[in-house]
Amino acid sequence: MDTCVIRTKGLTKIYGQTKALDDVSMTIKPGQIYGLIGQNGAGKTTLMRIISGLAYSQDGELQVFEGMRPKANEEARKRIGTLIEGPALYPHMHAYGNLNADRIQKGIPGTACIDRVLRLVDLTETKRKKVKHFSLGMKQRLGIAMALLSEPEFLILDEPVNGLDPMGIIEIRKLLTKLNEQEGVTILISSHILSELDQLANYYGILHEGRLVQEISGAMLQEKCKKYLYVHVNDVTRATVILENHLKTTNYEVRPEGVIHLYDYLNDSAKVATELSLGGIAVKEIVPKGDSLETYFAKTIGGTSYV
Ligand SMILES: Nc1ncnc2c1ncn2[C@@H]1O[C@H](COP(=O)(O)OP(=O)(O)OP(=O)(O)O)[C@@H](O)[C@H]1O
Repeated sequence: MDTCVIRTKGLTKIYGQTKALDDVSMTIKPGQIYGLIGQNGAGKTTLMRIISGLAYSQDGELQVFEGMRPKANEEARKRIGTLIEGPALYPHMHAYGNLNADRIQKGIPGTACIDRVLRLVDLTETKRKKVKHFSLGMKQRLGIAMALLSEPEFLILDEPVNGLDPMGIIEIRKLLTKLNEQEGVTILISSHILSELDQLANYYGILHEGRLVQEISGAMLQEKCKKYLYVHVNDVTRATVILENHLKTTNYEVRPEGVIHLYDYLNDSAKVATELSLGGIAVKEIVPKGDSLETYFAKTIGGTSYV
């Protein structure tokens, strides 16, 4: 079993005057769905192209599975499927024909793989429909099917939900979750909108101007973006008794200096304030707090922070 799928150390890529990647050190572990988040031009595609062997860095190291030397990485890349910068599709051909053309180009023997991937991405019913009549979401699923032809253990997807409507995003989310949970595929997926990868990725890397400014687990991110009522009182001990006995909640945390974070009653702070006041507690402040994913992202790229 490989201990890591991808490990980079100090990856740097310069195009003319532009540092597309600046000293990027990241690790992707088996089983992860790693969400790579960054604004346009942050370096996401460049990083994915380097990992896939479509571009080379000027500096730094890249380890693909257990490979370390460039030759070993080349061999290891046979275990990777990629969808970078949208699928190249023949619009006048069916899904089946497109997959067959891609299979031949990749040198994959036999056509059994085509039905397998059509089933996986749920396009079996439409395999005889011309691609020019496909929705954007169907085209993206076909692109993912192409990346799956070689039965990869690791899938690299560059902005696969870009431009999709909410239903299309949900379909891709379901598909990728299924591939990850049932087929054991590790996934690297990029987006410029953090919330698009919410409920999908279990690990995140935030790229900004070529630098990996933060790596954070999904659980930690959820924790940081958890909404709560910020309750500042004169007597925390008595206030918690009221929360438990009158408001029937233990879903709170006591913080220093008279502050309680209450995770219930988010839309009913008046009720909390009233009950506390009736119990003789002086409520100095009671206000909903907690970042949205997008606010968190904006704060993170505004100032560098490592978790
Ligand atoms: N082939 C290239 N030649 C010159 N500059 C490039 C090239 N590829 C990327 N760049 C520059 O490198 C930087 C990073 O680009 P990259 O495409 O990796 O970002 P990205 O995060 O994928 O952005 P987007 O979301 O817009 O695709 C940008 O400033 C881009 O203009």
